Amino acid sequence: MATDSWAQAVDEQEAAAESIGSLQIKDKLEENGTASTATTTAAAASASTPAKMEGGEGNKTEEEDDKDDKAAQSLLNKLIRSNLVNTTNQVEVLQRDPNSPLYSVKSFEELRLKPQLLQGVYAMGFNRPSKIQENALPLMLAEPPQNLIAQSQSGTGKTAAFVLAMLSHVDPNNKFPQCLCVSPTYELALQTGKVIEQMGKYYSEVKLVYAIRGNKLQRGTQLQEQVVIGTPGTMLDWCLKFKFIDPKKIKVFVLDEADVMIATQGHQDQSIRIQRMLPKQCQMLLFSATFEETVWNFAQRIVPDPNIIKLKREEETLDTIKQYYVLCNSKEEKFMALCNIYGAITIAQAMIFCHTRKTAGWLAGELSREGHQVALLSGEMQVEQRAAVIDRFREGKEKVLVTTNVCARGIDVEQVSVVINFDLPVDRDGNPDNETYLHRIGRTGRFGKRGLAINMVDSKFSMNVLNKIQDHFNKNIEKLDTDDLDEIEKIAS
Ligand SMILES: Nc1ncnc2c1ncn2[C@@H]1O[C@H](COP(=O)(O)OP(=O)(O)OP(=O)(O)O)[C@@H](O)[C@H]1O
Repeated sequence: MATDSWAQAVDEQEAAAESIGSLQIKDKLEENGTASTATTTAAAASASTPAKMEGGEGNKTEEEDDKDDKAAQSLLNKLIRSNLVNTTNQVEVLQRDPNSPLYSVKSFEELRLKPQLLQGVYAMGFNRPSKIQENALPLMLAEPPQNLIAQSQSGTGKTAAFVLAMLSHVDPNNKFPQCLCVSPTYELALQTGKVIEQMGKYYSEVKLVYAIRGNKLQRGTQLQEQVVIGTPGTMLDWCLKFKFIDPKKIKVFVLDEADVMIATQGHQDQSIRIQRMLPKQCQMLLFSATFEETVWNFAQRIVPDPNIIKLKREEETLDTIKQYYVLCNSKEEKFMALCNIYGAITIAQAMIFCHTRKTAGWLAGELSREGHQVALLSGEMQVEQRAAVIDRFREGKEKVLVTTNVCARGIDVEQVSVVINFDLPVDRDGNPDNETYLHRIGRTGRFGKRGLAINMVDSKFSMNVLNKIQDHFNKNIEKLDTDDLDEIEKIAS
């Protein structure tokens, strides 16, 4: 067992997943008839995903849920996403050597990939590199290897890019680990492992092993797999304590989801300790969806002399969104107002945000009693259940999605026509949460269409929050009288 405090967090998290992990590994062993590793060949069927990361349940408080949030959201986004995120923003490349020519590719052929890998790429349905891949892939595949720090929002093709780089650098004739990939959680490691398996489907000489808590190896094992994916605790143990991996032979080190990684106390120390064991010439690659200062500081410690690629997030704007507020005195009145709005205008799909799970649950119940097809996204749900709810909503099976902020912050749900803040977004100190407001409202009115946002105000306090939001965005939010049907009809025109 690892001894540091950070490792405890991973231990706890992985211990929860252990029973499922062992089962899964056992299945795999029975399937493959192999010795004691959860190895998969690139051609093997991919591992099933355990449903163990929870937004919170039992005696967990909502604030505690928030801590698991980043990893859960990242996983959720991966589960619900089947395509690249559309972005028109430009890529910014800062080269270590500004005099060397800047390469970018518009096709996978230009990269001169091994035929087995090209076949894997096309089998995954990729026709051409994504924006970030255009620039990152030539850099990552260059000789001599170059270090890279890359930032772009979730869903822009980072995982596929570094998986391709790892598989390209592996020498299948060498039966020992050559690429290490560190992910913040057990579940995220499994997701990335799946991508490695898919992309390496036609490259069966390359083998993958999961360095995750549930995978117990015999002492003295020398790994033969070329690619190792895992969480930092187990990865460090396998390198340092058990010596299953010889870190001196590693050619590529990938640190995925750096922003999620540093959210867990101590994860970064562990990653740095792994990195220190690697040879100087090892290629260091670090990926992150965001680049706040803490991530940046961490990235610079892990990746010496980096090239840097950034893809800015699409700016969210309130310009095409009509915003209103409704004055009420209680949650029951807010519900009545909501019914009036539904009675007056046709709403294709709406997302309704509540402050607590309790309110969300109550509102979902009331709305379905009124005959609405309602989906509820709640903190008690496991991530896989949440993904299923979002999938159904996106398919239009339900027309209303009621949710709390904890569940929906950062989630890429496709366009909805109306967003309703049943409760206004505030942070833990009760101050207006402008960023969340923008993100919620940004769900509507995308791609140039006009969207509608309605805020429910039920106290002096929430009126004050609304005023501050108006001031912040310098945008007037008009009052709407929901007892006047004509007036409501007008807002939809
Ligand atoms: N070149 C491509 N063409 C088409 N689809 C792609 C391409 N690259 C990746 N994808 C698909 O787009 C989705 C997002 O890609 P990927 O998971 O690599 O993004 P990401 O930036 O790593 O996201 P996250 O930060 O959430 O992990 C996946 O479903 C992936 O299969």
